[in-house]
Amino acid sequence: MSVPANVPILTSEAMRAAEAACAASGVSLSELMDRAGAAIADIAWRMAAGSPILILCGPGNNGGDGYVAARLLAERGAEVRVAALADPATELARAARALWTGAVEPLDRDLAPAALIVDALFGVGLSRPLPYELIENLQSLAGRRVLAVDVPSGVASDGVRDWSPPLPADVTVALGALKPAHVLLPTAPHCGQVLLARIGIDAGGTMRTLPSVSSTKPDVAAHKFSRGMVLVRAGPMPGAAGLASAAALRAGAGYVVLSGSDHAPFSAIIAEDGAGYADRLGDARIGAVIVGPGYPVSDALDDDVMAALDAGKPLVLDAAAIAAALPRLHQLDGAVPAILTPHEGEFARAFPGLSGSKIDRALAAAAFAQAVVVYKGADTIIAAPDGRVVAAWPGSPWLATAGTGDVLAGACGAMLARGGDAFDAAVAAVGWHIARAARIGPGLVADDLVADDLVRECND
Ligand SMILES: NC(=O)C1=CN([C@@H]2O[C@H](COP(=O)(O)OP(=O)(O)OC[C@H]3O[C@@H](n4cnc5c(N)ncnc54)[C@H](O)[C@@H]3O)[C@@H](O)[C@H]2O)[C@@H](O)CC1
Ligand SMILES: [K+]
Repeated sequence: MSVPANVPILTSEAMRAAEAACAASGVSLSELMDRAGAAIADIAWRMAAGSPILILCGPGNNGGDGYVAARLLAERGAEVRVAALADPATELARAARALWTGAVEPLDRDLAPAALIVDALFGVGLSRPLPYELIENLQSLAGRRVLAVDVPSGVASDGVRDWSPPLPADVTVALGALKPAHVLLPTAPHCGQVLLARIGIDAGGTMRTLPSVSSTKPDVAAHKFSRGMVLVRAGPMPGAAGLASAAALRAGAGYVVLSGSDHAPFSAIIAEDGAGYADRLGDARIGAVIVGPGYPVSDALDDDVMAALDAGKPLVLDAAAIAAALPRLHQLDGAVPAILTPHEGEFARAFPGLSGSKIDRALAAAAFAQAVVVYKGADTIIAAPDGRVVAAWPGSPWLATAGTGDVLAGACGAMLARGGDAFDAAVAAVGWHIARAARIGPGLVADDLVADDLVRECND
């Protein structure tokens, strides 16, 4: 399972707008369909490697792409058959169907499979769940390699519904841009390896996949304070704040103070008792404050969060600190740069009653808080109040273990303390976190993410 790095993601509505803009600029929809069909034919040719191909065509333009691909594959000498669910219902699909000179078989329970199935039944136009009979007929084709056109049929491309496709794809060719369903659970695993065929659409937009991680070297004239100073506030479980402080150092902070704990994981971390917290909040060199790791709901947490908000420092708020800060953050209306890092349960508690896809909900939360929201999970979404979104699918499953969220909070603190944009900082931290987890793999515990042998390996 994979998606390309740093490519656009569009909802069906945005996709139709991009398609219309393309038409207005002189590229016809039929030209777009030809390009889509050519891209699919190319990948199908390589996947089939000489074995027979069966293309399943639906009534809309997704089916139209399938007819174009069938014609091009036949012209190249591939052994290709077409089965249709219904007659073409759009002008474009009718035109594409008319140019296919081979037979069209009915898509019923007697349909013979082929080594490669190309699924061109439904794309972004699917408006309701697939009929039961079709699901049954498709399931009888399972077990072959499947190439999905745009999205696996049955999936709601905007990620708002959790409909599963009867034919999960090994490869999905996204047309023009990725769709939310490619990067959100539960549909993303059904898309297999997602490839992007750009087909000439200007997908611009504000939503993208996670960019590749690039490690930035400190400036030649850097000193410990210029690289960013981070203050981590410990609660009753100081191990979590210790992990966050170690992660802040490993992620590039020049100086880390752990307030309220004497459990500093490294000698380079300055551990102080809690009494100095107010003074530290007044220290002009502090570039980011982290509150929340290992700090459950309590009056003390409320006090520490309010003190940090009043100090006006850029903030990373994790776990219970998110709900504690929310009313005040909302009032501050973006005056204090902040990154919130809720997992599913924390998100539901802090932002009840939101609807739509995980992207929609992350955006609504970011707009309410006027803060960057890192809505964690295997399909982490990073959303900014101005509408920018980065989707971090597929992450790393090895991160599903205690303490890794504390490490992410620490990395966010380090990136934020550099002084740049909070959204860019959150994106860099999520990328850093996933890249390190990928290097460790099986057996990962959160401490490994900040261990020095990993650093040596990363520097090799
Ligand atoms: N957006 C673009 O720029 C391009 C889109 N193209 C293709 O066009 C697709 C979208 O085409 P359409 O908008 O025609 O939509 P689809 O081809 O996804 O399907 C729409 C058709 O399916 C019917 N339908 C919807 N749900 C159904 C259900 N559950 N059971 C039975 N019938 C159902 C609708 O009534 C309609 O006839 C994209 O996914 C892509 O494959 C390409 O041709 C190239 C360019
Ligand atoms: K499809």
